[in-house]
Amino acid sequence: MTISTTNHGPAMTVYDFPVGPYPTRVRIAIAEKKLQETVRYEFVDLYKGEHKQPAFIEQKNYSGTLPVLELADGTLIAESTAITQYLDTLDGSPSLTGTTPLEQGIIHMMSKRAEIELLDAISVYFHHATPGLGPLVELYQNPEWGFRQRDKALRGMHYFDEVLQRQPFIAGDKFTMADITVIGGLVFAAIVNLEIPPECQALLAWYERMKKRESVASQPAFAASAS
Ligand SMILES: N[C@@H](CCC(=O)N[C@@H](CS(=O)(=O)O)C(=O)NCC(=O)O)C(=O)O
Repeated sequence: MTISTTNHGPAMTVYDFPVGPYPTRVRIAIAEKKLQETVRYEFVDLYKGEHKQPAFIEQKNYSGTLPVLELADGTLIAESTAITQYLDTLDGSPSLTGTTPLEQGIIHMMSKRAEIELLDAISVYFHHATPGLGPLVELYQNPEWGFRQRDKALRGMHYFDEVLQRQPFIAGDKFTMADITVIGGLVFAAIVNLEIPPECQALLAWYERMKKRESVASQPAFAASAS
């Protein structure tokens, strides 16, 4: 990985791990907003711990996570929700984060709930109760905490199944950032072989619909699972 100090070509750089759940969230948002031409991806090898090297922590993201968006002027935006929100405001359509105060509130709530109850929970399970990114990166593990978070994620899947029994998308009647966050959670579920419970028929049907979207199907995380 080279930490670029100036940007050449596309205006923005995304520090990326192509099949990663959180990077996939931003990749889907970029595709939905048709911003692919304005972005270049810089690979950061998580399994080598490149994201935990002092250079990356100091120069790119204090939290040592991916993705990170770097603008042409060197401004850095980390956190998938913040990156999505920034990209969404670059131009109005399609809106991923809402065009009215009510939409914005509901979408943010449901996206954050998807992080808390599903995506972040599976991430904790991955890092604490599986080999995760390996001993180079996983310097502290608490398997009991990991297994508790796995069980929380399964409850989260049932919750989102109930939501989708009464509405077509996670935050209501259209595709938004909240759907993308749940997709990220289910990408992580596949990575850790955590099966969506068969009784979650609405969630399973919704996911099949999501996987048909070009912005989703075109992502490496799905090409990989398709193989
Ligand atoms: N809150 C952050 C979390 C980002 C995150 O955990 N990203 C993963 C990348 S991936 O697992 O989705 O590919 C990471 O950097 N993990 C590295 C680590 O936790 O050591 C966000 O929303 O962007």
